[in-house]
Amino acid sequence: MTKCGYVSVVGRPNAGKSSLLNWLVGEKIAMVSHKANATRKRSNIIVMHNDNQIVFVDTPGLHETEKLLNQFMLDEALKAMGDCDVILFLAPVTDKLTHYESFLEKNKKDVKHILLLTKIDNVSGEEVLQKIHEYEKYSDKYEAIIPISIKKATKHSDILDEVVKYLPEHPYLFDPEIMTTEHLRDIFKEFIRESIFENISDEIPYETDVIVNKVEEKPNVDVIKATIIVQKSTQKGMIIGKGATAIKRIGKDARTKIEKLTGRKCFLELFVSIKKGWTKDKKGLKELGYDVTF
Ligand SMILES: Nc1nc2c(ncn2[C@@H]2O[C@H](COP(=O)(O)OP(=O)(O)OP(=O)(O)O)[C@@H](O)[C@H]2O)c(=O)[nH]1
Repeated sequence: MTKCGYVSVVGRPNAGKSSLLNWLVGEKIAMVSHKANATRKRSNIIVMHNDNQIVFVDTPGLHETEKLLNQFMLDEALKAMGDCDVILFLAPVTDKLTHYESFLEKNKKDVKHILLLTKIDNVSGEEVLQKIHEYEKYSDKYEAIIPISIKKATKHSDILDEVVKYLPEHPYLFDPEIMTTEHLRDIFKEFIRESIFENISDEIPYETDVIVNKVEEKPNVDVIKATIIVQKSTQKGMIIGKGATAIKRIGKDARTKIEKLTGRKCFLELFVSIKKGWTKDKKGLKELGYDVTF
């Protein structure tokens, strides 16, 4: 009998959640950024492993917050934690245990979890052992602790074999050929957002969103039109840049990512529009597809 179930991937902003999922699925689907808090919504990434189907749910980082958009992100992560068969909690190996302790408090339903110590390529083997030792005081809480690095040495099966143990016997929930339940349009949106994070500094990317207005598949090219939403006119100026250099760079980077995923040529046209204070009010958030329920 095959096993199939949901696995929530949680951890503080920048813990390496999206990178792990892209690496496991072998394709770049989730958004990765060196800046924290880039992932805003839950998304499903499907990995087949020895005839079993694992549905990973990428979540926004767990963090404390005041801003409404950030509260929405936290709410998304908590919902995913409550709704799954097992949780993968990612803790960068250099982190103190405080993030893990606050996760234990948030895991109200006591869903089983596996602790992944991430980015171990940044430290020595001795430091990894030392950290494992520190976590041992919580060994009755986690099912397993696995040190990983997506940059070297770790094998997919090191993680997937362990995850499958905690899934129920269940027929596949999704077509085994698909890698994600996300629509291509949403993936394009995330690629454009990621390119904004890569090219524009400071707080601006956090106050920016993207609407994909149109995707037209022509015989030799995909024509995509998208609008970058900002909160104020100074931000619009920054996104466009002197002589439109910034927006050209954003467009070029996003196009490269899209073409790599689809294997087709892409013509990407970007516009910029101002929506005052959209991260701060429910109406603004809802209009952009963040379904605030609190
Ligand atoms: N050295 C090293 N860096 C890593 C590893 N995994 C991820 N990173 C880096 O860590 C940074 C954050 O990665 P993300 O995957 O965006 O982290 P996230 O947890 O999804 O972040 P949020 O979207 O903020 O919640 C990126 O710069 C990655 O390249 C790893 O195994 N080793």
